[in-house]
Amino acid sequence: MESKVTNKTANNRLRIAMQKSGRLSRESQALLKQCGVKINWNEQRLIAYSENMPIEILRVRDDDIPGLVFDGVVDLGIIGENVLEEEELGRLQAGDNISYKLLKRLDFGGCRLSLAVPKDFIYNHIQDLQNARIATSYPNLLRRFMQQQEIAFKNCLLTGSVEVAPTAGLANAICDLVSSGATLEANGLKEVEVIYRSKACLIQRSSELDVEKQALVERLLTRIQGIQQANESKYIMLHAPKNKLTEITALLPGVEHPTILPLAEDNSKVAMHVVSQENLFWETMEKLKAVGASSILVLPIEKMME
Ligand SMILES: Nc1ncnc2c1ncn2[C@@H]1O[C@H](COP(=O)(O)OP(=O)(O)OP(=O)(O)O)[C@@H](O)[C@H]1O
Ligand SMILES: O=P(O)(O)OC[C@H]1O[C@H](OP(=O)(O)OP(=O)(O)O)[C@H](O)[C@@H]1O
Ligand SMILES: [Mg+2]
Repeated sequence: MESKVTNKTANNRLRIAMQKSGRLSRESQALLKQCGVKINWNEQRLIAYSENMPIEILRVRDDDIPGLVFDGVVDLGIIGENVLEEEELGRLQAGDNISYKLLKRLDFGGCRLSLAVPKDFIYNHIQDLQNARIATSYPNLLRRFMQQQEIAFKNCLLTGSVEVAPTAGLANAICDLVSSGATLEANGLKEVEVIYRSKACLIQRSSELDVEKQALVERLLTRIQGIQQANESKYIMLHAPKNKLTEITALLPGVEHPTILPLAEDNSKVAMHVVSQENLFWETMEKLKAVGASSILVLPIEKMME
C-alpha cells in the first residue's frame, strides 16, 4: 500500500533535466537554489529529489536534454541554445516532429559558436573557406550557416578536442564554442566568423502538464524573473543637499521618483534611496559627488517581486 503512495507522489513531481557535469551544471543548480528549491545533491545519483517542493532533477549529458523535452520524458530542461537548435535542426532534417515551449532565456552559459583557422591562415572573407574541411561538433548549425553564405565545405565531425583538428591535420578550420578565446589562443587558432550566439535557456515540453505542475512552473518562472530583475538592479543610497535634488536625480540611471527621507541632525540635506535598473558606474558617482552628494552607497539586490 505504502509503495503505491510513494509512486504516486513521485509521478506527480515536476521533472527537470539539467547537465550532470559541465559548463551549465553549477549555475543550473544555483538557479534552483535561488528559487528556493532545496535539493539533496549526490554526485553519483542520476535523479535528485527536492526536499521542500514536488520536484525531481534528472542529471544527464547536455546533448540528451533537448530530446528528453521534445519527447515529453521530462517536463522542463535547462540547456544551451546551441545544443537545443543543433538537435532541432537534426530532427527536422530526419523528418521528425519537434515541439517545445521556450520559457526563458537565462543569464548564464553565454558563448558563441565561431569559425576559427590557424593563425597563419590568410583569412579575409568567408570565401577563403570554400571547399575547406571544417571540424565541428555542431554539423547542423555549421551547414545552415555555410548554406546561407553559399560556401561549399567538407564536414569533419568530432565530438570533442575539436580545437586540435588543424594541428593534427584533420581539418583546415574548426567551428567550435568560444567564450574568453583562451582555448583558441592555446591552440594557435584565430576566430574569423561568429555563426551563432548562445545562452542557457529553460524549456518546457509541449504536451500539457496537469494543473498543479503547471502552477508550479509559473511559480518558478516568477521567481526566476525576480532573480534576473534583481541581478540587473542596484539599491542606491546617498545624502543630497536639498537644493541639488533635481541635478542629482537626473544623474541617477533610470530613476524618476526617489524616496526622500529627512536626516536627523542636518536640515540642509536629505537621504535619497532609489532602486536603479542599471549599475552605477564610478564616473557617475564622481559626478554625483561633484554636485554635492555624499555617503553614496551602491548595494546589490537579492530578490524582487512587484
Ligand atoms: N566557455 C564557455 N563559456 C560559457 N558557456 C559555455 C562555454 N562552453 C560551453 N558553454 C555552454 O555550456 C554548454 C555545455 O558545455 P560543456 O563544455 O560542459 O558541454 P559538454 O562537454 O558537451 O558536456 P556533456 O558532458 O554534458 O555533454 C555548451 O553547450 C554551451 O551552451
Ligand atoms: O573560449 P574559452 O573561454 O576558452 O572557452 C571555450 C571552450 O569551452 C568549452 O569547453 P570546456 O572548457 O567546457 O571543456 P570541454 O571541451 O571538455 O567540454 C568549449 O568547448 C571550448 O573548448
Ligand atoms: Mg555535450
